[in-house]
Amino acid sequence: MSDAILETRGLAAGYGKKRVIFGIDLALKKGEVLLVLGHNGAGKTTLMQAIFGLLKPMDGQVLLDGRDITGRTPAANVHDGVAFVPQGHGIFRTLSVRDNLELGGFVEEEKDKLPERIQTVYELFPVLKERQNQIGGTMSGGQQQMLAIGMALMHAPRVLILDEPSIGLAPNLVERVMQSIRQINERFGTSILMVEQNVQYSLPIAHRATVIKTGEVVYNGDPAPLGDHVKLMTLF
Ligand SMILES: Nc1ncnc2c1ncn2[C@@H]1O[C@H](COP(=O)(O)OP(=O)(O)OP(=O)(O)O)[C@@H](O)[C@H]1O
Repeated sequence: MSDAILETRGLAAGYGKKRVIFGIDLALKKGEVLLVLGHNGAGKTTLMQAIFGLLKPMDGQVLLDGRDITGRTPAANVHDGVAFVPQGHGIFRTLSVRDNLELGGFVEEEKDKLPERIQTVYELFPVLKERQNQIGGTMSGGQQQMLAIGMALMHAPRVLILDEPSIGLAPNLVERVMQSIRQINERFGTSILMVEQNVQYSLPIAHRATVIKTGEVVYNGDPAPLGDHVKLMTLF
């Protein structure tokens, strides 16, 4: 019996007739941060989209709590406690920070929980509180990334899927965002599946790492050895 909260078995996906991921087995354990690394074009985003229901898998299965959810809609996944923060923020650029957060909580059935959730997001990201009336699209890339993560937290997910949260951020902000992700994991016990390219800052917060090369898993296990540049390059 698997102790995974989210799992893929032999998952294959791609575009048109072309497969870009082949038979991926991946298991996110309850309460862990699982890091997915790989070179540009390895298929990481494709994998996340196939898991979340944004792309129909060509083969294999996706399981949540051991139940088959393959090909289910993103809306059904959100209702079941899975959140996805896509690459490139995914905020409503013309709305204020607070309005974005309220929209993030749109799916929450118990609306009376939302003010408390907003406060929790503000505690994690004080800059969002300071700028709660600012228009999202006028904030820096790092602040927009924090807002995108904050929006996902508004429905208190059990599983958080993050696609390259560090992309385009200055190193000091990458570190700040990674610390927040670690805090979310430790404080709420959220299981986190995170795609990253920034090995330096993402490895320290990972409990486990999976490396994907041209659509296949080439490493799965302890993240520590991947801190060795030479070892990592042999896998990339
Ligand atoms: N919508 C699409 N239509 C056709 N091919 C696509 C599409 N999206 C991605 N691909 C191709 O699928 C392959 C994997 O892309 P994917 O975005 O999953 O890689 P990635 O590992 O996330 O890369 P990166 O780190 O650069 O974001 C690439 O060859 C890419 O060109």
